[in-house]
Amino acid sequence: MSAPRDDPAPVIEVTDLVRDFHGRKVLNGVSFKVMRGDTMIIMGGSGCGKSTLLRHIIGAMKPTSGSIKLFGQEITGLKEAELARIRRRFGVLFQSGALLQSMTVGENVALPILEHGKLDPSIVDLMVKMKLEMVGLTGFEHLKPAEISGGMKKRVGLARALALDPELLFSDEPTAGLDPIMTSVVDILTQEMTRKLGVTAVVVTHDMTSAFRIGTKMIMLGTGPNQGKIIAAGTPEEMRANPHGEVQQFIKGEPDGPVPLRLSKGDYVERLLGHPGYTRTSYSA
Ligand SMILES: Nc1ncnc2c1ncn2[C@@H]1O[C@H](COP(=O)(O)OP(=O)(O)OP(=O)(O)O)[C@@H](O)[C@H]1O
Repeated sequence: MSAPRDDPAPVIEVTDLVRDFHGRKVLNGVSFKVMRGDTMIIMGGSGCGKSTLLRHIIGAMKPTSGSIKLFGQEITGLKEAELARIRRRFGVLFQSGALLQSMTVGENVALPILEHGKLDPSIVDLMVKMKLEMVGLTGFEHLKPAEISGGMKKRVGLARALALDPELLFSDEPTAGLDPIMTSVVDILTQEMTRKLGVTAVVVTHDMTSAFRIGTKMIMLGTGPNQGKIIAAGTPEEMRANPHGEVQQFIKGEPDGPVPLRLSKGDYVERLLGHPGYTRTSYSA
């Protein structure tokens, strides 16, 4: 049985998470909690480690060290079958919507329902119709992904992520590539999940309009010398008031600031040749 809504235990608890790729710490001591009903925004510049963090939390990657608890259970050492049990409690919306092109919209949404167990086809059909209705796509079940727009694909991805009524929703750049109106539609759908159904959401986004519209809590990962560290955390109001230069530059979308527009020649040469993971590659035709 799931915990009551006012349960003060965090839904997600990440402690001292470190992930090293070839001697480079992409995540370096990340700690934060997400409480039930919150929409946690993960933001930060390109390559700062947002998607890597998300992949660790959903159990798709193993950390170098540190702890990740979902619903109070440590997931870092779990076997695939045990992870699968926890995965049933959350939905994931990937960047591209990640729909299977050979299947219809309806078949894509039905996929997690069919994987979950044996149900009467009429129940599956009803569940698919309900999820498509939730995202405003009633009647589109017979079309293929290639026949619908980018915004519609995202909404189908959302319907699929919500197919099993998850307690927790992870979205990686759910509004990337969408126009402002379609962005609002996806944002409103996410808000409906959290506010009306009490779903907890974790959203990776670059889109500050969207982040401040739906976020109840935020964390920002740093770049350069702050790579892999949380440089700011708090409510949207606290983030707006945060004096950290990188935070302000990011929120305001300024082209230059603590994160330089162009590297100096020295930095450039060092990045090109002096990176600890640098190895010469020989290319041939
Ligand atoms: N499997 C991997 N092996 C080696 N390096 C990786 C791997 N996955 C990610 N990285 C590196 O980790 C860093 C962070 O990547 P990540 O995709 O998490 O960034 P991001 O913040 O999501 O970027 P963006 O906003 O551009 O999508 C990058 O430098 C990337 O090259």
